[in-house]
Amino acid sequence: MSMIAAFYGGKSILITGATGFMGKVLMEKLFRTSPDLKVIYILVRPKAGQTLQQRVFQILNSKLFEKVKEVCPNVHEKIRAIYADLNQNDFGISKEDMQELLSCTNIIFHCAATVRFDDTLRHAVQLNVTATQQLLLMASQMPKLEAFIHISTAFSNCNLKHIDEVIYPCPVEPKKIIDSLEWLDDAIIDEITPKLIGDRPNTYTYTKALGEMVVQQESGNMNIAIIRPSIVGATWQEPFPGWVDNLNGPSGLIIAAGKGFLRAIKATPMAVADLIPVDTVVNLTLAVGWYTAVHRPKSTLVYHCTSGNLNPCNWGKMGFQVLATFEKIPLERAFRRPYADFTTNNFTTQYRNAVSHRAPAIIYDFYLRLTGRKPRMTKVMNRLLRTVSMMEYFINRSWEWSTYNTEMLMSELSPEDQRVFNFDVRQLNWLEYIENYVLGVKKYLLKEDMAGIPEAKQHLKRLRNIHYLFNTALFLIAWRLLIARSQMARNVWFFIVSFCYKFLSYFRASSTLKV
Ligand SMILES: CCCCCCCCCCCCCCCCCCCCCCCCCCCCCC(=O)SCCNC(=O)CCNC(=O)[C@H](O)C(C)(C)COP(=O)(O)OP(=O)(O)OC[C@H]1O[C@@H](n2cnc3c(N)ncnc32)[C@H](O)[C@@H]1OP(=O)(O)O
Ligand SMILES: NC(=O)C1=CN([C@@H]2O[C@H](COP(=O)(O)OP(=O)(O)OC[C@H]3O[C@@H](n4cnc5c(N)ncnc54)[C@H](OP(=O)(O)O)[C@@H]3O)[C@@H](O)[C@H]2O)C=CC1
Repeated sequence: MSMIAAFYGGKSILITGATGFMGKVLMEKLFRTSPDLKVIYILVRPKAGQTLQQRVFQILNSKLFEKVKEVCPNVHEKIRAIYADLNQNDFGISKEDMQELLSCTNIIFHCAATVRFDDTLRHAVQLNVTATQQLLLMASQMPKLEAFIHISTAFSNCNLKHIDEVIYPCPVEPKKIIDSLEWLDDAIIDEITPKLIGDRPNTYTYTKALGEMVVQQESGNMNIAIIRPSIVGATWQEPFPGWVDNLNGPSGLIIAAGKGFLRAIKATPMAVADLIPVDTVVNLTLAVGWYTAVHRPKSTLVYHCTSGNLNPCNWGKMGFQVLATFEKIPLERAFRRPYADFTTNNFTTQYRNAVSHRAPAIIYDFYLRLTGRKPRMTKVMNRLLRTVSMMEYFINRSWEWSTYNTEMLMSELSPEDQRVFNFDVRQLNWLEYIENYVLGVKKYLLKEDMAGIPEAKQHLKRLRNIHYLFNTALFLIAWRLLIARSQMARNVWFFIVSFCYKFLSYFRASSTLKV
């Protein structure tokens, strides 16, 4: 019997960010392994015209939850969506709901965050720092609370090369930042943002680091732990391989590559690609929840959920495997044939962007205009290149994360728990994982039917023929223009033509003789 699964039985669990990528997988695993848990409270806001109930209904009726419905048929009754907007004071939670949360919650998993790289400092601080502070304040008033698990990121200290499982201080105190953002206007905040974030690449990594400091400062006598996952990817094994439902991290770029939009990238092929499957992160999170509540470590422990030091793989190998999978299982209606060119040089990157990305987009838009349609490809391409430029920081460096706490926890688990809550990335086969990831992107994210693969392959053949035709036409036009202007080019051209003619005549004469 799994001790971790038994621990969550009968518990009231509060999850923030439950509608997000990680939150959904966390809920799924909890319901599947501990169907006798009492209730999961989720803090949700209405979104995209959907009420809270509609959002919950959509999640529970998705493919991800198919197994849960078999194990826990009354899952609808065990999930309680509470209106909350983490941008508001007290999260906008009603008095009655707040009372229930304060008096009943046993475990908190704080997953909500803004993960955008381009967020304003004000918004990123509000969600990743102030909301964390408020949640800790709420937690400190919960008499039945056993553990508070905060999800951070392995990149919160990406300005360092070697990162230990400790909370590093930031030069400016989070409280000072929170206070000053209250009275500074947006223009001034934008001006001071680069100075504040310093050698970090964006507001996301900076505010996640501030969030960790807040956790340390406000922990009081609560049992708190911090989990730092690296780049979270599709599921490895559970509930089935390859599940993914958003474009964050590599997923968006995998699509862009498969559709033939992205054919070159400024990436260091030998740099470690520290990807970690979302189910591995969730298994570690649940094990940490159990350990923190039961063993009550004296200080706030940080757990790195990374793959680089135990089972490293590099971007070159991953990119190659992505392309190899697209050979077998292509995406539908690709713009161009998938192709990968890694460059590490700025000039080559600019050149490849112009030739491989912008020029085809402009030509396609011209074709759309000619056929009376609205041009759109240049806009799509510009957005994609902007996204890629924001990822460049992470795909051109390698980091070392120590994993002493994570390994210590693994050794504390019973063999059964090590199996049910497996977070040992040494067992992961990257090539198999990437293939399933690409397949998952096609099936669950793009919702493409596998029956369409022969047609997608046909389409790629047509694209290859168009490519050859286009290149031949381009060559002939360029050559014709050159011939018109240069005697030397004309001489070379006549030499080649007469050579070919003589060769063909000789070939025809000799084959006639044989007959
Ligand atoms: C697994 C193997 C990888 C191999 C890659 C395959 C390529 C193979 C061959 C290609 C050739 C070149 C080889 C390349 C090989 C290396 C490439 C590796 C790529 C891996 C990069 C991973 C780096 C991640 C680093 C993460 C570190 C920190 C981890 C964390 O802690 S947090 C999670 C990470 N957070 C994010 O990823 C958020 C990023 N997103 C944003 O910040 C924003 O969305 C934005 C990108 C700034 C865009 O903002 P906008 O305001 O413009 O608009 P919006 O968000 O509404 O979206 C606009 C349109 O863009 C689409 N879109 C959104 N995100 C992405 C995305 N990540 N990739 C592509 N497209 C994206 C969105 O859908 C919108 O589309 P529209 O509706 O059509 O307009
Ligand atoms: N994905 C990754 O690669 C990595 C993620 N992490 C961390 O893991 C955690 C989860 O990330 P992930 O699941 O990928 O992120 P998602 O963007 O998928 O989910 C974010 C969640 O936060 C919620 N949220 C955002 N703003 C608010 C708000 N104002 N009020 C209420 N809820 C809000 C979202 O709700 P809604 O659905 O309403 O928008 C959503 O449920 C984050 O803390 C992130 O920093 C760490 C490392 C890597």
